[in-house]
Amino acid sequence: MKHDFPRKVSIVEVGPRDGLQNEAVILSTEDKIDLVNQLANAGLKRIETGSFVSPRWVPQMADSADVFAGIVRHPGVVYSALTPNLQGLEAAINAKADEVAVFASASESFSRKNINCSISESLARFKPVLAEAKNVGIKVRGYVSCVLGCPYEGYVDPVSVASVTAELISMGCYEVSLGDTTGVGTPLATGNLIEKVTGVVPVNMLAAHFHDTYGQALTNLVIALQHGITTIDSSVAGLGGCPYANGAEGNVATEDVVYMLAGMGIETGVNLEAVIAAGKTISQKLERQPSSRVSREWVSHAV
Ligand SMILES: CC(C)(COP(=O)([O-])OP(=O)([O-])OC[C@H]1O[C@@H](n2cnc3c(N)ncnc32)[C@H](O)[C@@H]1OP(=O)([O-])[O-])[C@@H](O)C(=O)NCCC(=O)NCCSC(=O)C[C@@](C)(O)CC(=O)[O-]
Repeated sequence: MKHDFPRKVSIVEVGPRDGLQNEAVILSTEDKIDLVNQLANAGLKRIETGSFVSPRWVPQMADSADVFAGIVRHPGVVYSALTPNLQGLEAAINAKADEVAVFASASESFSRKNINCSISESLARFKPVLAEAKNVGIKVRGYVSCVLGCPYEGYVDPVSVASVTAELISMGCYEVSLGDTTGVGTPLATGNLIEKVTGVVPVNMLAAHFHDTYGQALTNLVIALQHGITTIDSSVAGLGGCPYANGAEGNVATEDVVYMLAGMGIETGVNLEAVIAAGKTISQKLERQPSSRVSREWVSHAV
């Protein structure tokens, strides 16, 4: 394990996709566009803008093409989308997504609940997606869900996570994001997981995607940073959850990650006050408080 921290971290903002996909109230397309624009204005350089999945499975993402069509594209910002199959990739290409992501699981039960097929079927389904994406020059990210536990199976063997991760990289994903889908991970388990995965995949091809259900996400991120991971997924206002994982609360909040990293002297290029403002706007539309503690305290200091 490395003990020194990186000087820079790249944040992948997943709020407009992972953050919103589980919301029962369907937000207007304009509100989603406004959110993406505010996040880009806050300095976020990688924004997961939508998802080209079945609208029957995830109704909130049904207007992703319109969201892509309506955003103001900032130079240097990568606007990405989830694509579970070729149909999704085609839609993402039409929407001019800069990057796409395929998503697998380390747990068989979650794979079936989430994308209606086994892990090996999902990997076989991703092969033509990767081939076509390469053909048209679009980079593909991979996700592995349930890396520290599964809502249906409980314990997940880190060896399975390492194996699915290695498979995604060998198929052509340039990066794999390790998803603690239900936020059950704790620091030692996180360290052990990353050690297993980095036994088969270079650490600079990994990202940490931690949900904060049990309040462990920031601590686990410090462990990930110590192990050399420099790409962190987070969601503005701590929005989030997976419709096919009961108990998957919000992702770690972007505001909290930016605050923590700034305090550690690690550069992100993100303006904390601007991201807090974006979080407050979207939370107001969803009629709730941001789950970000930094955002809540920032408000009380300002009053
Ligand atoms: C994968 C499928 C499509 C399989 O679903 P299926 O029912 O097995 O698929 P199918 O091929 O039999 O098609 C059924 C219908 O879906 C349509 N369809 C098929 N593909 C598409 C598409 N791309 N876009 C739009 N429509 C599509 C297709 O056209 C057809 O329509 P019909 O003829 O019945 O009207 C479905 O299970 C699905 O969409 N699942 C998505 C689930 C999802 O989005 N989950 C959340 C994201 S994963 C996550 O959040 C975890 C992550 C990434 O954040 C990391 C972490 O935290 O762990």
